[in-house]
Amino acid sequence: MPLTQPFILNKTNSIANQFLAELRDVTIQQDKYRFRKNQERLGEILAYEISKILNYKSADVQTPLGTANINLAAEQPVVATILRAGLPFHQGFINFFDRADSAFITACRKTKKSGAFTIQIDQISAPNLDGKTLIMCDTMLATGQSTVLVCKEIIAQYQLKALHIAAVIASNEGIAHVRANLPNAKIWTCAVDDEMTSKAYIVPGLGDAGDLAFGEKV
Ligand SMILES: O=P(O)(O)OC[C@H]1O[C@H](OP(=O)(O)OP(=O)(O)O)[C@H](O)[C@@H]1O
Ligand SMILES: O=c1cc[nH]c(=O)[nH]1
Repeated sequence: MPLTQPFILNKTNSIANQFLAELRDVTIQQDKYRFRKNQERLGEILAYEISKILNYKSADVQTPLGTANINLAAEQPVVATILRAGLPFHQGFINFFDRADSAFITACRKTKKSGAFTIQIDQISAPNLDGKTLIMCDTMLATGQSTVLVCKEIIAQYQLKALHIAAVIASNEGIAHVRANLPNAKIWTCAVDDEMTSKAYIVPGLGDAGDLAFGEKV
């Protein structure tokens, strides 16, 4: 598969801009339900966009009055996410890919005194991914280290058919890291931000996605 440009949702104006604005808004994001719901909505929208490039096959559907011919997806992707921040975004994907299996990965940043961090993968709970199209969705693609490490681990275990990486907000650095390390992956995001803090948080970003969705981690 050739290296393609990322799909960036907010390059085109749509109602999705409203969901993204609310996610970023420091006041509105205090409403945890709305914060999760807006991620879910954006997951649904990106799922719809990704669905356009899957393979389809013709099928007949019997209505009460006749037969309708319609193209239906010839395969179901597997939708994966990294716990815990990615859960609401993942929910949006499986709302639309409602026949798809899911995979869940437990991974976290292990920060040293110097501020440098490594990613620790604790568990990958996945169905057999051989021959599957995998959508790895996670709210933030910051350094890209979590996504790349997790995907490399999965690729070492399974022969994927295709790999899609989806994020609500991606940094330029994260996109570059994915493109350098997973050249066959297609990237889908709602927005791209230029900067990061010294602790590798995206600026302007939205803050700590996991804490805002589920409460502060101790
Ligand atoms: O691109 P990276 O630099 O690897 O960072 C991205 C990771 O950060 C977020 O999780 P977070 O650290 O907020 O953890 P949480 O899910 O435990 O809250 C996000 O969901 C990614 O997994
Ligand atoms: O900006 C960021 C980066 C990593 N994790 C977050 O929750 N936010």
